[in-house]
Amino acid sequence: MTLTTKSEWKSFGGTLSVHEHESKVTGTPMTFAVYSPPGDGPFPVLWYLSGLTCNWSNVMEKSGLQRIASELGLMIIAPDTSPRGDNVANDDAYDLGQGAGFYLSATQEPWAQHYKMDEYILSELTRLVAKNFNGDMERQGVFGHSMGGHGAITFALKNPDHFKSCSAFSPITSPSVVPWGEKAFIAYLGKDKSAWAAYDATELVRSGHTTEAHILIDTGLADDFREVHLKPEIFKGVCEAAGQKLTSRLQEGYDHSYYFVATFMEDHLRWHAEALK
Ligand SMILES: N[C@@H](CCC(=O)N[C@@H](CS)C(=O)NCC(=O)O)C(=O)O
Repeated sequence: MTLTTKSEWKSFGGTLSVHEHESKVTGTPMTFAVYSPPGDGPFPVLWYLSGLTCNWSNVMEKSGLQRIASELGLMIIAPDTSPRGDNVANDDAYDLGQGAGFYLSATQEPWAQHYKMDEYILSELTRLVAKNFNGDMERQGVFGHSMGGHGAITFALKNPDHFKSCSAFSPITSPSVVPWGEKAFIAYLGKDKSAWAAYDATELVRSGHTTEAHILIDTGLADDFREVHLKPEIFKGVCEAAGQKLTSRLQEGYDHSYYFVATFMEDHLRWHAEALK
C-alpha cells in the first residue's frame, strides 16, 4: 500500500499531514489527514468521522483540535466521508452520494461497487495507519459530527474491543426513523428495513450491542437539525434501558456548525484522553 503525502504543516509542535492512497476496498483513491502530536509516541489513536458534505479538512481547519491534541499527546485521524471521483456514483443532493457515505457498506446499485466506508476505515485504513504512523493501536477511540457522530457510535457499539472511547457532536442517533437516514438507507441498503438495523445506533443498543466505553454526546439546542434528524432523546432512552453508559448533554444556544464543535472539542479530547490513558 503506497502512501503519497500531499501536504504537511507543523502545528502546535506536532505535524498535520494529508495523504492519498489507492484503496482496494473502495476501488478509488482515498485521502485522509493525520495530526501527530509532538514526541516519540506511541500515541493513542483517535478517529474523527465527519458529517455530510465534509472531507478531512473541515475538522482540521475549523475545530482547533491541534492545540489540545498536542497537549494531551493524541494522534487524530480524519478520513473522508465517501469514495469520490468521476467514475463513482453520485447524487445532486448534499445528503446522498459523494460526501455522504454514512459509514456503511452499500448493497444496492449504483452504490455497492465503491461505497464501503466502514470496511475501508476499520480494515484497510486502520492497517495503513498502524504501518505508517506511530500510533498505539491497543488504545483507539472514535468520535465524529452529525452523520460521523452516528458513524462513531455504531463503530464503537459494533467493535467494543477495538474502540475504548467514544463521543459525538450532534449525532444522528436513530437513522431508520429520520429523513436523512431513511433516504440514505433506502438508497444504499434497499427498502427492506431488516438490513438497516446493523447500521442504526438505536437499534444496535436495542438488540444488545453495548460497549464498556462511556459515550459522550453534545447536541446544540439551537441546532435546526435536532428535532427532525438528530433526536438525541431516542438514543438516551434506549441506553438507559440497556444500561449503556451515556452522558448526553444539550447545549443552550448552540447550532450544528463548527463554531459549536470547536467550543466543545476540548471537552471531547479530554474525555478520550482520560479513557485511553
Ligand atoms: N447546510 C449544509 C448541510 C450540511 C451540513 O450542515 N453539514 C455539516 C455536517 S452534517 C458540516 O459540518 N458542514 C461543513 C462545515 O460546516 O464545515 C449544506 O448544505 O452544506
